Amino acid sequence: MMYTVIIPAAGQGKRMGSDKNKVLLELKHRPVIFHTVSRFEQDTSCNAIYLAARQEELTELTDILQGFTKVKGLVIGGSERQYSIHNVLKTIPPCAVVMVHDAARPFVSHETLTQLYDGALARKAVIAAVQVKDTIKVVNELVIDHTLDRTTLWQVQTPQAFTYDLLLEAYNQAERDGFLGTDDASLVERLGQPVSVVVSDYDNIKLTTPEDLYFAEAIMKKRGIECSE
Ligand SMILES: Nc1ccn([C@@H]2O[C@H](COP(=O)(O)OP(=O)(O)OP(=O)(O)O)[C@@H](O)[C@H]2O)c(=O)n1
Ligand SMILES: C[C@](O)(CO)[C@H](O)COP(=O)(O)O
Repeated sequence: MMYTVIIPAAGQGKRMGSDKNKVLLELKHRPVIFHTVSRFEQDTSCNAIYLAARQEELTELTDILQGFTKVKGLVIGGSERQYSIHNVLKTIPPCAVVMVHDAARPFVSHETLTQLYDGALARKAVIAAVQVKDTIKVVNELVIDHTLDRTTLWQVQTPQAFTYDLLLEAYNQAERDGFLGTDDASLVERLGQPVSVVVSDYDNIKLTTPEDLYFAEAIMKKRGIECSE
């Protein structure tokens, strides 16, 4: 048994403030999406990679990904992350486990992928997350309302891994209810299905705002990642 991964890449990267989709920006001479897809191409438990893409970037993405043997299809995304993923989910062949992973997270570790895959087979729904490091407060109009108990707070990442049937049911139900979530687990939670956490690492950042590119360069340097020009 192996898993399929859906990689949503159809965003605009507005918070990055760049003139192009952030997943097309280069890190060490390769686009971010190239680094992200490489993580799954190299994972022996992954057998198929599907992406959500913007119509106007289809040709560029196809060119970037031509050397990857596991990339099986690019599907046109929607106006929200959730719609992009649903578009792909509706088209892929049924399989045991589906992971969803943001194109904008190029540093997921092999260890996290293995734990997520094993976890999804055993418990149906597992996601990568790290414990919150900061003190988090609820603030109304710049006045603190209260302080949350940090020991129960986790910062959620992707990949998020589920059995295929469960994820499809969760996405279809969200569509019927007009529910829009900011991650995949939130759709599964609505079904009453327990979702477990795999302890990931702080390198698995999402490139969201410009300073994240500095962190990305530092992570690549630490890992000794070099690509030829
Ligand atoms: N309509 C959308 C919106 C987002 N994504 C993808 O979902 C992932 C996580 O989303 P986010 O970081 O919010 O990306 P953007 O939507 O591109 O960023 P922003 O919100 O700043 O515009 C990204 O890989 C992005 O390409 C997508 O496939 N389709
Ligand atoms: C799914 C996610 O990566 C979890 O952190 C995230 O929610 C995706 O997009 P967002 O718009 O930055 O919340």
